[in-house]
Amino acid sequence: MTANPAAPIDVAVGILMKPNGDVLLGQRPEGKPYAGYWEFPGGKVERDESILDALKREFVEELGIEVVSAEPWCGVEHVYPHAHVRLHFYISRDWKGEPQSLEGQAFAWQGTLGVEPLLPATIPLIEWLDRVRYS
Ligand SMILES: Nc1nc2c([nH]c(=O)n2[C@H]2C[C@H](O)[C@@H](COP(=O)(O)OP(=O)(O)OP(=O)(O)O)O2)c(=O)[nH]1
Repeated sequence: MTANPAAPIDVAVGILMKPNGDVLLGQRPEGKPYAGYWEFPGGKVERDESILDALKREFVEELGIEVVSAEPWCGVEHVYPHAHVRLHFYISRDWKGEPQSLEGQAFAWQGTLGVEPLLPATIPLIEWLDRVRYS
């Protein structure tokens, strides 16, 4: 077995949660690895940027939403053929604006998850999330 020499890439991921437990998912656009797969909105953290700042920037860029506050929830590390990612998941219940498809992506509010496929590293999160959102 050989070690993966690629340094992990930090990714900020946000779970917008409505009071009824619904969460927002987006579909990865054409041209990206895993196009058509569903994910929680977010993206790579840039150099000299905090994870929370990256999260806020991605939500403005992708969905036109201002995340007012968000709490760190959990971290997942995953090695894909295209990248080794370190995902930092945040939950936000406080944001301003309605999601707009600024990058042409589909998105959907989901209670019981009805969209698929999900990105492989995100699948285990769904079960963990159910414990949080319906508690
Ligand atoms: N946003 C998001 N990314 C996820 C999730 N699960 C998961 O494995 N990822 C992975 C897929 C990608 O390898 C990486 C996110 O990178 P990305 O390419 O979408 O980021 P970006 O929007 O900054 O992209 P770009 O500027 O390079 O086009 O994290 C998830 O639930 N949400």
